Amino acid sequence: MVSGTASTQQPAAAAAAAAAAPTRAAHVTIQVNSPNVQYTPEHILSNYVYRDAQVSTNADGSLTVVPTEKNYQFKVDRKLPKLGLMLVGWGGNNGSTVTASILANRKGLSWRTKEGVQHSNYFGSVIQASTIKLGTDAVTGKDVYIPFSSVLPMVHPNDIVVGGWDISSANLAEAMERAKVLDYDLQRQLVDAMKELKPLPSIYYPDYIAGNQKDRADNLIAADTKIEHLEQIRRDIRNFKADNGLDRVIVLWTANTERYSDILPGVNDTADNLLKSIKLGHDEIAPSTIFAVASILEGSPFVNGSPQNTFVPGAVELAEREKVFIGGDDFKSGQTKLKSVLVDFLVNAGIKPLAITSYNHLGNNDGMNLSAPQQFRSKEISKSNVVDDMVEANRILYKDGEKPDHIVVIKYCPSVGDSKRALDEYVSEIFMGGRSTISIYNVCEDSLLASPLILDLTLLTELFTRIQYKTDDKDAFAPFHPVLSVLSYMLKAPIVPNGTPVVNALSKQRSAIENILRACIGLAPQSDMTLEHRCF
Ligand SMILES: NC(=O)c1ccc[n+]([C@@H]2O[C@H](COP(=O)([O-])OP(=O)(O)OC[C@H]3O[C@@H](n4cnc5c(N)ncnc54)[C@H](O)[C@@H]3O)[C@@H](O)[C@H]2O)c1
Ligand SMILES: O=P([O-])([O-])O[C@@H]1[C@@H](O)[C@H](O)[C@@H](O)[C@H](O)[C@@H]1O
Repeated sequence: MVSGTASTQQPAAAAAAAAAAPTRAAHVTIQVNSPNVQYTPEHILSNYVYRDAQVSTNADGSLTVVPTEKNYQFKVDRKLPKLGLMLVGWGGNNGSTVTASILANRKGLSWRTKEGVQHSNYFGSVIQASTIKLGTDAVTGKDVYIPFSSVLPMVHPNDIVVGGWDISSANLAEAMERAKVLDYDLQRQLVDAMKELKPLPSIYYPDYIAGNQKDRADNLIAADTKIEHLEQIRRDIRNFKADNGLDRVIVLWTANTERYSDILPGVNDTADNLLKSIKLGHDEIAPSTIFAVASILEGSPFVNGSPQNTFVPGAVELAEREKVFIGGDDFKSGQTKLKSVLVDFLVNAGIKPLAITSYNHLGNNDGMNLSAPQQFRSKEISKSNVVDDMVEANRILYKDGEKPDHIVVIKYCPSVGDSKRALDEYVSEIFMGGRSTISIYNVCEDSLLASPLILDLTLLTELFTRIQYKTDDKDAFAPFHPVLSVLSYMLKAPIVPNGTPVVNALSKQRSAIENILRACIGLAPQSDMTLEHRCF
């Protein structure tokens, strides 16, 4: 164990026991037999033709379309790193639940509930519990599906070493109990391992989160200035990496939702101004931005699972300058995830949503923090913008600037705990002036929705640190843009490289991940044309 922030790395004896009963999704080894794909001991190399179409508008309003082709080479490093994940807000409902799930899966734990015996799994993780179509069977012609995690070499969540920070001193067993998410018979089996895990002291700027969080803040870095906070967090990251023998550390914010930061010229509008403002201790620098800057300066990717604007322009510029991945914002876990499917279906079916009313109540600490106006406002923004791309793509249904009414309500109701109750109503205009009303009632432990997303965000970010591309106009291979928009499937308000489009439609977001991974092994995008079943 590592003192201070004990990680989930196990003592030898427990490791031996765990190895006896590992639980891992079935892994399939695939080898693409193509002149466009080369396997070396170190890399997978592929040549890929990226096909698109360029559209020009003519004077008479007609459109001319020219198919385009661009040659890409992809290079994937096959060597898996020893991966560490440092969670900010480690003692929260999400942090304690995702940590417990890794320990439970690693040990192959089962537990009893009134429904019978439950077994550890990673359901809800696209990478660990979903499949992709690889092709059709050479003999039977049937579709062949493989685990998403088998397309490219990927770290297994069981192998992630978890640590992190919290303003609360509760150890992870106390945090797990406080969260009231996991069944008692499972918690009982994890207490001994979890109680050894203690969050590192963190930073607490009362102005940024709800006043009702004050009593939690008993585990703070013993320093007063923001520059000292930054340097301590940087040391924490270095120490965690060294003490656990890690090759890579990813930092992920799953702490409370903060209020938005004002974007102030000369303060946080450029990387140099942001670094200077931290040195000067400027008030308008959020804890999440301090963590983001510390991660970037340590070369550790930083992912924001909450809705606040952690990535002020100066933080984005710093990530671009340091070529370190950043991703965010706000896990897309339940009500909003469903919205990004339902609106996509309705609009693409030529049905016009007129009003979307999203109400939910929940009783966990997140809900209590969100009961404060400024913190709710951060969440309202991230939950409200999720339909914009789908609406703007259909000018038959919506005139320029026209949008459906969209109401977001969140209420705090302590007695329901982590079990969020979401009620949604979609009123749409249909054929010949008709109306359709879809009402949905959705109940689920919010943390059981978010925890697998934390794993997917971590595993995909790590994978993309091992992927480089080269085009004909480049002399050398290069990494993807530091603003890692490919993470958007897991996020309500995806950050994207400046000037590029935001895509919220869930089907498009998943296709983007799947087809980029397919391109890395020289396979064409999944088109679903299935001409082999139509033209014969
Ligand atoms: N389904 C979901 O659970 C879901 C979905 C989307 C977004 N989120 C967001 O994820 C975040 C975490 O959700 P949760 O349910 O785990 O909340 P939580 O309140 O249970 O956990 C947050 C933790 O962060 C800690 N914390 C607060 N400020 C901190 C700081 N500056 N440094 C370190 N720790 C700090 C708190 O002590 C707490 O333990 C919230 O912002 C929430 O809005 C959650
Ligand atoms: O389910 P979803 O809309 O994706 O997201 C959730 C909200 O519905 C909930 O109100 C909030 O407390 C959670 O933090 C999360 O943001």
